[in-house]
Amino acid sequence: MKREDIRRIAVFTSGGDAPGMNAALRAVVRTAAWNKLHVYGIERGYEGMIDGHFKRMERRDVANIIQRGGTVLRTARSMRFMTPEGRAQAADHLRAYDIDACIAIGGNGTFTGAKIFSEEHGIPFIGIPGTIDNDLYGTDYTIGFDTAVNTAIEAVDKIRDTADSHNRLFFVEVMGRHSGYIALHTAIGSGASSVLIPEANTNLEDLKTVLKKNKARGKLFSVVIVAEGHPMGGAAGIAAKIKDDLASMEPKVTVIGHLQRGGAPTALDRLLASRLGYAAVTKLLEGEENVAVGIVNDLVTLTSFEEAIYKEKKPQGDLIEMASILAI
Ligand SMILES: Nc1ncnc2c1ncn2[C@@H]1O[C@H](COP(=O)(O)OP(=O)(O)OP(=O)(O)O)[C@@H](O)[C@H]1O
Ligand SMILES: O=P(O)(O)OC[C@H]1O[C@](O)(CO)[C@@H](O)[C@@H]1O
Ligand SMILES: [Mg+2]
Repeated sequence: MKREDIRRIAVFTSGGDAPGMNAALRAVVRTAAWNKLHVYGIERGYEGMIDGHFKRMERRDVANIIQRGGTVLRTARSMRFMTPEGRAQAADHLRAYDIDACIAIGGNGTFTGAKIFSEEHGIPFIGIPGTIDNDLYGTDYTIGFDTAVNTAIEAVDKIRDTADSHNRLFFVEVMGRHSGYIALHTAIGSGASSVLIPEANTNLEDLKTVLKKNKARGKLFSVVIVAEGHPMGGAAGIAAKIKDDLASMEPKVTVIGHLQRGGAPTALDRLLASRLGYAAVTKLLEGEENVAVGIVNDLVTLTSFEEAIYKEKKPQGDLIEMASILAI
């Protein structure tokens, strides 16, 4: 049965922006409008909630944004929301606007804030996983991950040209705060020689041996993908540790950086964002609260914030093995 007590909802984007956040916002606003809900967009995530930056959003306000990267609501990392005083100020604004429930589009930090806030202030939340990192349990992929991987692969394709021309070794660092997902998928999709991620043990002696063997076998250049969260210090840290032994390969370091966060969302991200935005409103009206929506095996799923944030989501072990076999 449809919940009749929810009439006004607020929606915001938070944490790092991710391509597809706009598509998710569009889906939330339009699904809500279709269900005759009033929607308020909050600018700059929890910062805007604390400062009362709310604006009414109607169906035409989300026209022509499905294809745009970034987030039209803008985003922030809010230190003030980490304090009970900041959260109390945010709650006052939500009450002043008569908000019955919130939809948060963001990553694990955003969901942590939502969980703590709803426990303290009793305002229900639904989370939509929007982060390039793909580090949330309860969904096969998060919004923005596919676009980020496509961008990283395009960059590595270009690095390959120059690496090939000069017979060089490149260490390419990709994003993923504590997660190796972007690195692993980029490595497989770009045909890299090796991939180093925090979820798998790294033995630098083994890496050196592989790279030397590859060279002896006629592989004239190599690209190693490194996750930024690698405990040995990212691409620069790893290159520094082994460069003397591999000096003849003229090792170079490239950090792709924030390029991976921008750009038009891929078709997969637009579809994922549309499905999750629609599901968030629909599930809220069915009585769900304090859960994240996700898609697992092509079906919409619900996961408690607790599990979405803390349950470990690790890249499949066989993908790590496969990446190294395909690189011989
Ligand atoms: N423990 C916490 N208590 C209250 N608020 C929190 C907490 N952790 C995170 N937040 C809020 O959520 C915001 C977003 O979190 P964070 O910066 O970790 O990004 P995220 O949502 O994980 O996205 P991404 O990893 O893609 O950048 C933080 O800036 C903060 O305002
Ligand atoms: O935008 P900032 O604050 O530089 O944060 C970068 C971090 O955000 C992420 O891009 C996720 O949004 C991580 O992969 C990265 O570690
Ligand atoms: Mg995060």
